[in-house]
Amino acid sequence: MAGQEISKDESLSRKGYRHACHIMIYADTDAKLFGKIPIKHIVLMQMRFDGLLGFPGGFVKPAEESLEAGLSRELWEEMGDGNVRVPLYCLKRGRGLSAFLSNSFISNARSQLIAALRVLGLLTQDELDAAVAKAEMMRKTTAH
Ligand SMILES: O=c1[nH]cnc2c1ncn2[C@H]1C[C@H](O)[C@@H](COP(=O)(O)OP(=O)(O)O)O1
Repeated sequence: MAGQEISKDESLSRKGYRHACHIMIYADTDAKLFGKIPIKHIVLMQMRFDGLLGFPGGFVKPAEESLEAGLSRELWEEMGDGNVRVPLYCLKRGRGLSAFLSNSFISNARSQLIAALRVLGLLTQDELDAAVAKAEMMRKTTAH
């Protein structure tokens, strides 16, 4: 069912599905954009072959390998390809995180990113709400 979160065990017990693992790699930083805007955290995503943004990873084979081994194999194949740093700051006219969130993402990668930023405490709920609201406005004004 769309939008429903299930446990790892339940997902593995369901028949007839393929399984994919993706990872969000991030680190804290003291670096500043233009020497003045704190970057705070470096969060990596990827610009995929199909022009959509997503996390590094891919399909795994739980019958043949652990999820970690499958994810590791995918990372060896993919890392370095199309790495994109997620801007967590907000600049004038919505540039930064809002502009980033107004891009197109694969599957539920956009909501995974927003949830991860909240759960890991990299941004506050208020900061996320403001960025998401601005991104929605930007998407509407650029939609055809
Ligand atoms: O970042 C993601 N978050 C959630 N689902 C994703 C993400 N990236 C891809 N996907 C979905 C789309 C596909 O159905 C599968 C596997 O995609 P992909 O990463 O392209 O895997 P392969 O390289 O083809 O193994 O997961």
